[in-house]
Amino acid sequence: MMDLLEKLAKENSIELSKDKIEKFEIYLYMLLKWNKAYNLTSIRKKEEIIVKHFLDSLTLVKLFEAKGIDLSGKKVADFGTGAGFPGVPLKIYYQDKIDLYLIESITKKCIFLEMLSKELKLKYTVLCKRAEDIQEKFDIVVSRATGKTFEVLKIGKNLLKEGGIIVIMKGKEVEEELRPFTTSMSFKGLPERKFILIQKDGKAQ
Ligand SMILES: C[S@@+](CC[C@H](N)C(=O)[O-])C[C@H]1O[C@@H](n2cnc3c(N)ncnc32)[C@H](O)[C@@H]1O
Repeated sequence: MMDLLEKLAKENSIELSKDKIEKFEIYLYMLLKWNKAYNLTSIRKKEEIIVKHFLDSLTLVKLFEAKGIDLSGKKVADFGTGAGFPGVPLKIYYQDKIDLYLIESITKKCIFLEMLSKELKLKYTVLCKRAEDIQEKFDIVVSRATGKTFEVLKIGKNLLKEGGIIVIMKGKEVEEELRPFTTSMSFKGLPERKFILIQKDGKAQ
């Protein structure tokens, strides 16, 4: 089964050593073992976990490369990590290079993340509280499937150090989310211009 991850990673030019593949195998086993009891993820099939959780989380590695973002020694937080996505795959990939914090408010998920850390022999900090209640600041905040972009942005920005970066992983739905805030206008001699209008309280204008 881990051949699939190795193959897909390679096709996307993401190098995964034998040790990293072994850690992903342990992660898969842990998810399958504890999913029912801890209600971790609605994705239950092995293949889907590999593609939609592992590979999708690793896409951040390519983003950081493309944007020239060096994670060495950085404090990285995953806000609303759930069963550890995308934070734990990043830790498996970067290992000691990053100082990872997993932010999750549901206790059961936090217990799973602590157990997982021991099984993977990887050190990260689980902050089992709401992100809004965290005072600590980070260089990089990542988040996937945690809520509406503006909400995540509002909460996530407060977690950043001066000069920090927040990365929100989104699919096509981002256009849908922006639609109520968008006004399109046509101008002679220009392509269609879209304006995004947002009131201070986050409402559309
Ligand atoms: C839909 S799950 C996504 C989990 C994971 N990021 C993923 O992509 O599989 C969203 C998770 O974010 C957590 N969450 C949402 N808002 C949060 C907040 N303000 N602070 C901490 N955790 C939050 C929820 O408890 C839930 O586990």
